[in-house]
This record gives sequence, structure tokens and C-alpha cells, in this order.
Amino acid sequence: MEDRMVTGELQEEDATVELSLRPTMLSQYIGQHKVKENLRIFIQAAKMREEPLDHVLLYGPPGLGKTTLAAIIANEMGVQFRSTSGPAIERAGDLAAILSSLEAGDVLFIDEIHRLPRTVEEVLYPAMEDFFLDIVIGSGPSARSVRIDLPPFTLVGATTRAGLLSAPLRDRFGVLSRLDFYDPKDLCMIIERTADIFNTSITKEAALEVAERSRGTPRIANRLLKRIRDISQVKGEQKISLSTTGQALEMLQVDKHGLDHIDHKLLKGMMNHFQGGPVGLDTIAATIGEEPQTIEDVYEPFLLQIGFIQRTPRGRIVTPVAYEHFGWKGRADNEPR
Ligand SMILES: Nc1ncnc2c1ncn2[C@@H]1O[C@H](COP(=O)(O)OP(=O)(O)OP(=O)(O)O)[C@@H](O)[C@H]1O
Ligand SMILES: [Mg+2]
Repeated sequence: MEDRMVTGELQEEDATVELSLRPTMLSQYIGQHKVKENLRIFIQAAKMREEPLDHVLLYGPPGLGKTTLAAIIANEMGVQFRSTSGPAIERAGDLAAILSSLEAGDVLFIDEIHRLPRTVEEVLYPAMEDFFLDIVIGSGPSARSVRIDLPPFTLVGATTRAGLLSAPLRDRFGVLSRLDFYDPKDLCMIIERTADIFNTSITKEAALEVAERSRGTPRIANRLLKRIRDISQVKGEQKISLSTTGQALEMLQVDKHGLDHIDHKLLKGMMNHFQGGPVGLDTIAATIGEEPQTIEDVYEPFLLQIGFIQRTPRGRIVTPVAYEHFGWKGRADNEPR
């Protein structure tokens, strides 16, 4: 898959900047008001009882702040933050090693928790529920099971695919928090905060322009801002202006809705070859030369979210708003205006 300016997924260029951009306390975490409000209460209650926080599952599309929030939970609880990921834990023993090294109250963060191997997952159940491990040592007739007690801890799991989580695992989380796409107002605040950390400033109108093209995703907003700042700096601007922002976004080929050439290829493929559908996923994939899975997981969610594509029992269709966006009259005559 090629690099995209507008993917919510972590790209190589994001990794270094993101560390400096991560808010560390709940009060600095912008947006997601419901999630924050709930967590604030649960955290306060757990602290009053001097107990670890209930296990928390954070789910939602990439780049919305799950990892950031997990670290904030540990900070707010005043405990250590230990971080790993589903695919990194290959065997039950790996998990046992991590769990038995925890201190009372610690937060263990498991990213991409839907990718935990099933055998590992089963070890996690009693650990989450009653803070012990059941480990089988040896094999054959000499095999025996050993019980190891664990310090009480908080598991924070993150996933972009909550639907892939098994029911027994999901049921063991006391707090389920879904992160949603950010509205432009919240994204504006994130952009202004990031500009501040970059030691620069941006006009209100320019920040709003970036916000509207960031697909509701802080990671994309920050990535776009970084590029725009470079161009603004070269031009010798004191403050990032709306006109520079517009030019930069044009250069980066990010349109008014935050769509790029890949989105255009997908939508126009459906409009040109299938009168806007309904058309099946596999057929679309073959037409534009992409994997069906990639279309479904990466390209399509945002287009569904903004209502440019709809799923029907007979396949995907391109909606009138999308036709409007491209300045086409509509599906009927299928002609550019
Ligand atoms: N609420 C927020 N306020 C301020 N900045 C945020 C917020 N949420 C996310 N960010 C910024 O967006 C970046 C991406 O967030 P984060 O890495 O937490 O996303 P994620 O949901 O874990 O993504 P992934 O699914 O790829 O793991 C962070 O570096 C942070 O700077
Ligand atoms: Mg993450």
C-alpha cells in the first residue's frame, strides 16, 4: 500500500513528532467529551477506593487518540504504564512474563488486542478476572498446572476492529469506550495546540481549513499542519495564512473533504464504469486494481462516514452528495456537468 497524506494509520514520518504532541493529562486531551467524562469519574472513584481502575477497552478508527488516552489513564492514576501489542505476544509464556513483572495498580496497555493469539487470550481471562495465572509446565504425563498470583492491575486494550474481539474477552472489560471522529471545532483546537508546540501560529480561518480536510482525525491534522508549516516558513510568514494553507493542500492533493487521489479513483471508478452502482466489492477491487480487503478496511470507512458511499444488499452505491462533490449532474445521465 502506498503512503497517503490522509490515512489515519501511523506513517513513518509521524512517529517522531507524535511523541512531542501527545497530551499527558485528561485536561489536555481535546474532544471525545463523553469518553473523558466517564473516565474522569471512574478514575476518581478508583482512587478514592484505592483500587486499580477497571479494565478499559478503547476502540475506534486509527489516529483518533487511543494510545494517547491509554497513557493518560496511567498518568491520571499515578501508576506505571507498560505497553505491548497483540501481535508481539506470541506465546502464553510471553504474557505470563509481562504480567508477573507488573506492580500493583499498573496499567498494561495491549494495542491491537484483536490480534492476540487465542491461546494467549485464554491465559488472560483469569488474569483479568481474578488476578492469577494458570500455567501448564512440562508436557505429556508429567505436565502439571501451576497457579501464580498477580498484583491487581488495569488492562487497557485498544483496537480498530472491536467486531473481531471474542465475546469472552470483550465481556471482561468493565469500561468500553468508543472514540469517534472529531468535529472541526475540536480539531481546530488540536491544530492550534500543535502549532504552539511547533513554535508557530496559525490564523483561525487557516486552522478551520486544515480541520475540515483532516477526516476528523488528529493524526492527519497534525501531519497536514507539519507540511503546511514548512511551506509557510519558506514564504517567510509570521503566522500560517489561509491562502498558504489552501495552496499547500492543493499541492498535497487533499481536496475540500480531505479526499485524495485514491478516494477519487475509487469513486470515479464506480461512477464511470457502473453508473455509481450498486456494484460488489470484488468487482470494484478488480476495476481499480486494489485488494477488496484494503478497500473495505482502509479506503471505504471514511467515504461511508461522510455519506459518499452507501452499502446496500446489492452492493455499494455512490450517493448524490458525492456526485455533487465532483460537479457531476447525477447517476442518471452520468455526464460531467
Ligand atoms: N484528543 C486529542 N487531543 C490532542 N491530540 C490528540 C488527541 N488525540 C490524538 N491526538 C494526537 O494524534 C496523534 C495520534 O494519536 P494516537 O497515536 O493516540 O492514535 P491511536 O488511536 O492510538 O492510533 P492507532 O490506531 O494508529 O494506534 C497523537 O500523537 C496526538 O498528538
Ligand atoms: Mg495507537
